[in-house]
Amino acid sequence: TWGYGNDNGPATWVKSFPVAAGTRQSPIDIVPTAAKCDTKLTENPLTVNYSPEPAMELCNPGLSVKANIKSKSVIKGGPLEGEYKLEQFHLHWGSADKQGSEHTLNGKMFPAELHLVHYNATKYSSFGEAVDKPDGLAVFGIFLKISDKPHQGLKSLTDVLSEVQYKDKSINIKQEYNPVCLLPDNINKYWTYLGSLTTPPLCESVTWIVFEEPIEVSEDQMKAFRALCCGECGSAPIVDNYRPPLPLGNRQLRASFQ
Ligand SMILES: NS(=O)(=O)c1cccc(NC(=O)NCCCCO)c1
Ligand SMILES: [Zn+2]
Repeated sequence: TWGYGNDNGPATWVKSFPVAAGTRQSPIDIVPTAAKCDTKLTENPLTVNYSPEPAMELCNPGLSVKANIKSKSVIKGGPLEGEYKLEQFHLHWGSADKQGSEHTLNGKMFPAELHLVHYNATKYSSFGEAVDKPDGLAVFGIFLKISDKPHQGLKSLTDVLSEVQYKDKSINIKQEYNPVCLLPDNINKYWTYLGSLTTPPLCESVTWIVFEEPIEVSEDQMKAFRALCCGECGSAPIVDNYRPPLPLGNRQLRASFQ
C-alpha cells in the first residue's frame, strides 16, 4: 500500500491513483506576491462556530494521528458557499524541524502542518459522500513553528500520544476539547485555492484555506509526534509523512489580505 517510503512514496502514487497527475493537486508552494487579493473574501469573512467535543476520539491510523469529531462544529463564509462541518483533524510532520509541512511558503517548509477537515454539509449528507465532489471539502492548513513554550491546546493531545503509539490504537480524551483552541489568533489572513486531498485517493475536492499565522509548539511536542509508530511495537516512527508541493498550473491563488 501507499506510504512515504522510497518504494511506496508520493512519486509512486500515480500508478494506483492517476489523478495524482491532475490539474488541481495539493499541496502547493504559496508565493504571497503571486496571490491576488480578493475583496470578496474580506467582505464575506470566514466564520468558525466550533463546539466542545466531549470524549474526543484520538487514533493512530498508521500514517498520522487523527482526532474524529462528532459534535456540530461548522464553518462558512470566505471562499465557501454553504456550511461545512468539521469531520476530523490530523497532522503531517518531519523527522527534523527543517521539514514536515505539506504547503510551503516561498519554498520554506515548516516543521509540521495541521489539517482541520470539513465537508459541505449543505449539499452532502456525509464526509464519504462529499469526499470526491469538486465542492465537497474545505481544509484549514495551519503551519506549526517551534517556540520555547508548548502549545496549550495541542498539549491535551501531545501529553497522551504515548497511549496511541501503535497503529490502530485509539483513546478518548477525557476532558472536553474544543478544536477552536487549535486555530491561530488571526484567522482573517489566509490564502485559498482549489486543490485536493494530499494523500491517496488524492480526490480533487478540497477548497484549501491556509492561514498566514502559524501556531507555536515546543520541541518536546514535536518529539512526541515523532515517537508515534507506523505499526506495532518496534515498527518505524511516523515521520516525514508529507507530500511535496505540486505545480499551481492555471489555478488562481487568492489572498484575504493585502
Ligand atoms: N491530508 S488532507 O488532504 O487534509 C486529507 C483530508 C481527508 C482525508 C485524507 N485522506 C484520506 O482519508 N485517505 C484515506 C486513507 C487514509 C489512511 O490513513 C487526506
Ligand atoms: Zn492532511
